[in-house]
Amino acid sequence: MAAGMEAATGLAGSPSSVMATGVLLVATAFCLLLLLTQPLRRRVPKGLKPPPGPRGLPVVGNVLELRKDPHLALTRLSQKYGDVMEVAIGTQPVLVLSGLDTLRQALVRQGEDFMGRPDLPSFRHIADGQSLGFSPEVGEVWKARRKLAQNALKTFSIAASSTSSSSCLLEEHVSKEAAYLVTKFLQVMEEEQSFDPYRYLVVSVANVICAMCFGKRYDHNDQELLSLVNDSEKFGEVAAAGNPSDFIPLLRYLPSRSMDLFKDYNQRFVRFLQAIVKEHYETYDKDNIRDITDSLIEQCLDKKEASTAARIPNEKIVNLVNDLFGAGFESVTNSLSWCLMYLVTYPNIQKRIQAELDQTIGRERRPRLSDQGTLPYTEAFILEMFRHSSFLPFTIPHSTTKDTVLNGYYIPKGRCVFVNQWQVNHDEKLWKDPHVFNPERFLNAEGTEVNKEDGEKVLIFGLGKRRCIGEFIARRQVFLFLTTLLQQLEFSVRDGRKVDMTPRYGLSLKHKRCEHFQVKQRFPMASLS
Ligand code: HEM
Repeated sequence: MAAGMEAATGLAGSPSSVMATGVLLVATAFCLLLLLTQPLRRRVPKGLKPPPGPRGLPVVGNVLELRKDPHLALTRLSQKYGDVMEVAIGTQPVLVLSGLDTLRQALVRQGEDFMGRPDLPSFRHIADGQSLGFSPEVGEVWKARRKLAQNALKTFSIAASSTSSSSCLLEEHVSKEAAYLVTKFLQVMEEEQSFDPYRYLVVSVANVICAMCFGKRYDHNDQELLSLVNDSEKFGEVAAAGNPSDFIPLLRYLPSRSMDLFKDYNQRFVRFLQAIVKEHYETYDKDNIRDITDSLIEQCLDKKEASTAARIPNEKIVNLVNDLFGAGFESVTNSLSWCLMYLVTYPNIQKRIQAELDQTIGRERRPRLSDQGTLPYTEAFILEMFRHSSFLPFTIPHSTTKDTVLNGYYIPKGRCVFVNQWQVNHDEKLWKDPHVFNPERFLNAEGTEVNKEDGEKVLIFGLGKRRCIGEFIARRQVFLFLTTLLQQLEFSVRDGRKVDMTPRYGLSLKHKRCEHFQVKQRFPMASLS
């Protein structure tokens, strides 16, 4: 017995056995860690397969491959793994969709399955977590709100203008702001000899959506508005698809300057809008609905008796206005800013647009919305700007609302989905020389018509149930701002310098601001009819 005891203690206590136990413990801990940090793959039903994708590292997944320009990295990976692929960001699996046919299948034909939004931590700071575009809510209440916002936008853009010769309110607001912008550019040109156009574009575009939403316009030096609209990069950096801190919990506990700025930006945005909505409540008159905010207040007061879905609680009005205002100024400004970058880079393209404007509209009257459809080269240029810049490389992330199957791959409910618009717009299967900027690709051989089918292949407003609700007014705004500016001004860069078109990644791809823009008046300014 004593000998047995000795043997037992000897076994447990010898240095080699302590070492073996240690190694075993470390190995077990490592295996456990590996297991815990591997993307959590659900069981795939028989007969189906999980989407393919690159193997990720423990803890971080594929983050290192995606840290710079994720749209390019995911386009490269999709060439290897296909249109339906899965990557891991941290331990979270993310489905990445590419290819126009696959996107049409997922977002249109299987639209209900792919219409969700993931509950990402950064999205909870947007519009107090109540955003139409970013919150994970997708039920009946959300649908009713989306419809309401869509109708309000349409009503306050196509309604007839009572005070001007414009065909509708949208035309009136854009024409007024664009004419002001022409004068402003000429004035700063005279004072400073060159300037950064973004700073002025953003206020003019914001004024259009302000006029529709709040019946109000701001001075180009209004500090409160300037501090909001000029800071939108703080929003785009954090809200971009693939922000690691949305997927790796540990990162949320580390100090982050960009996250602090993002939170502060969102709070300032809500405060700015709260004050405007409060003012509207105080001066509300049901017999004089002045703007979108009034019309939302009307819905909210009138529908007290209506079904829960159609009703919007008072406090949510501010959130709806937040979505319309935020989305309404940022992407349209970006479109126009990219237009100017292409125009100074390709002066011959600028000249050709101006020749078309001179021939079709002339110099006696201002461009109108009804000119859309009569200026094929100009329209081809706008399409090419959307395609080539692809400045919204991904849509806002989606998520699956139920277990589903796409192209034979099993995708469980709640899977975060990235929609790669950049890939579609640069897909060699769809476009000849996709990296070349060439508006003519959209025109027929005679150059007299835009090929509608090719135009529809450009993906910038998303598709299906989450398709942008502002597309109708955005396309019109870009057309009218651009034609009004180019009818009267010629843009160039000081001393023939080149602008830097290298995009910086974010929710929107932004080019570097350029302070060397110059303008020349094309003909003596008379007051245009
Ligand atoms: C050129 C300008 C614009 C572009 C390229 C653009 C593009 C987009 C894209 C890609 C989405 C996300 C689609 C998705 O997640 O699948 C979106 C959503 C949205 N856009 Fe736009 N947009 C533009 C202008 C506007 C304007 C002017 C407004 C309103 C005044 C607006 C309001 C919205 C709203 C509210 C959503 C969220 C929709 C939802 O989640 O259901 N956008 N937009």
